[in-house]
Amino acid sequence: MVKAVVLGASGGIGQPLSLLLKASPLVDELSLYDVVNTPGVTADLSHISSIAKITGYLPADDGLKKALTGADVVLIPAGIPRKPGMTRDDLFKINAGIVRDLVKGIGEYSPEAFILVISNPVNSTVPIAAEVMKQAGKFDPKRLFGVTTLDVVRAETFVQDITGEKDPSKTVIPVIGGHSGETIVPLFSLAKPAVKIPAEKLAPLIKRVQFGGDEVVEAKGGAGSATLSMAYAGFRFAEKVIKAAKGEKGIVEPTFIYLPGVTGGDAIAKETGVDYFSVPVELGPSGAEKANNILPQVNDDEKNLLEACKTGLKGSIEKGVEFVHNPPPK
Ligand SMILES: NC(=O)C1=CN([C@@H]2O[C@H](COP(=O)(O)OP(=O)(O)OC[C@H]3O[C@@H](n4cnc5c(N)ncnc54)[C@H](O)[C@@H]3O)[C@@H](O)[C@H]2O)C=CC1
Ligand SMILES: O=C([O-])CC(=O)C(=O)O
Repeated sequence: MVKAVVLGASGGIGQPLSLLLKASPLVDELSLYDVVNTPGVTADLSHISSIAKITGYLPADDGLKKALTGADVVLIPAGIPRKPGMTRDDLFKINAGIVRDLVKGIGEYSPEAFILVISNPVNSTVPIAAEVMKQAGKFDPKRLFGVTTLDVVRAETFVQDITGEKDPSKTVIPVIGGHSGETIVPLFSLAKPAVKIPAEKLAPLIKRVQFGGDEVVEAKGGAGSATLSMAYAGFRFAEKVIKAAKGEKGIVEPTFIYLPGVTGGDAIAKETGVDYFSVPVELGPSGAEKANNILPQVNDDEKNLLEACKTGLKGSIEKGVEFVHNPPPK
């Protein structure tokens, strides 16, 4: 039996993500939680003839507790999205508190669930989630994931213009680092199968993956950021976590984790100088079972990208940790 929960289920990501989870044969029970509109979204999805039993809650009457109780996987797309001209860090002011409070609920009502953080800025919201779980005495680093799958999906998609490969998802490209601008480091030199990218096309391709989010924010012109592609990516990652939990072997996916708590992570933390980083992670029944250190395989150009990444990540991680221990006055 798998119970999945979406916190922020009525939003631009939350609705299509809930649709994909409702339609998935991997999910037996689905609970939706949001501060608005969950009754409508739940009623709508409940007419779909799939196996998942669906319930929906608002904050009143212990809604968060009811949604989370018995959860195996909790996805968090709650929080505000960007508008043109904003950085992901501009969302911190509002989203940091939202993520903190929701994760407090997880610590209380479903401490053993896998936690998949989508809310931005991911580079800070994942450290916030970790610190909150630590304070609750329930932190299991193997069960906390920052969802960076959209960067992987974009890398697969954008490289297709060059490879001409019919099915873009067949080219595996590790994307490591964080989830914001220059902290996103796609490693095209490690693509499998190998891809040949003409020198003049490589830099624009890397930039496009790093700033793919901006492309959608600009195109939506004030109506938010990526929602449908994010729902696809969030579902794809959740599916892998669930399949691995059920015992499927050989599942490896990049995700933003707390390195010192995951086998193999210490060496990466030492090399990068940061405790949180996205690397390809071997998933298993207990979650993140092994962090694969692919840093020794990167080429010199990619090493330069990694330097910019580390600098950017450091401050965002510290900001998240600091927020939990010294919250700003209300
Ligand atoms: N990790 C990633 O790759 C990506 C992350 N995002 C991020 O995901 C977040 C959500 O984006 P959208 O769905 O487009 O935003 P949205 O505004 O459409 O939806 C957010 C939902 O969260 C709900 N919400 C707000 N406070 C809440 C609380 N305390 N408890 C429960 N629900 C609450 C809102 O009512 C709303 O329904 C943003 O922070 C965005 O930046 C977006 C795209 C990609
Ligand atoms: O760009 C944004 O604000 C949303 C996001 O994280 C993405 O699309 O990668």
